[in-house]
Amino acid sequence: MTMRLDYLSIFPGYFDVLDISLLGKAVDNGLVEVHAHDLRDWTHDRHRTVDDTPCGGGAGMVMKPDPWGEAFDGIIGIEPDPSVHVIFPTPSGIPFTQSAAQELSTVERVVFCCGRYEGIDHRVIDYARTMWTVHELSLGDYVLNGGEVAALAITEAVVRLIPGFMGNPESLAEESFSPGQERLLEYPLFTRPVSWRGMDVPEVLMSGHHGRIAEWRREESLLLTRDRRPDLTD
Ligand SMILES: Nc1cc(-c2ccc3ccn(Cc4ccccn4)c3c2)[nH]n1
Repeated sequence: MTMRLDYLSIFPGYFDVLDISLLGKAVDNGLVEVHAHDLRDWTHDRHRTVDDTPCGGGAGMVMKPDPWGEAFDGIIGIEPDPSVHVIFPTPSGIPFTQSAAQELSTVERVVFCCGRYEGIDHRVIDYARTMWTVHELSLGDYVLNGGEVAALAITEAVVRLIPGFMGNPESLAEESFSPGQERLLEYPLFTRPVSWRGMDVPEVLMSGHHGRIAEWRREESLLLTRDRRPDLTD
């Protein structure tokens, strides 16, 4: 199946990068279809206005609902369709996780709504919820200037899980946060040369003793996880 990805933003140029590298390959081999749209194409005033002051006062500007609604009508349609997944990156969203990426990788159509300013008029999200399957997602506890970078990160996490996308799917299965893997951080990796600037690859990894190697890797993952992500060891 081909996944169709749409991006609505006042900076559609952010998504030119999707034509490069692995994602570009996914586009070339028909796994994904990418369409970036300029929200200002759905404005009608001379200044192509997309923002206004917040009702109730407060700092900054809020994105007007009208352009979003007209863009939805033009890009997605005016009939409800729960098979369309609409993603609003937002600092107040639910944390985006590998399991969410896994679920989204089976969806046929995803529309990213990339806000700017202080955010989007909430009625846009409320309207979208009456029409499509909506996800308000946060990348983490830090604030970006808009949703575009978050949309790119979510895209990469999702597209790489589409069957047929990655050359060696077995490498996916081994990754941390993959289903079935207990949530441990990745052990340290090494490759040739065996000695580099006075530092040697741990001998066990050169022993050819697969049992000992697996044991060393597990121990390293446990130590690293306990040290850096005690929250994963619950
Ligand atoms: N994990 C995340 C997601 C975001 C994000 C997503 C979309 C928008 C649209 C606008 N802003 C800026 C902004 C600034 C101040 C308060 C609210 N929002 C966004 C930030 N930041 N960090």
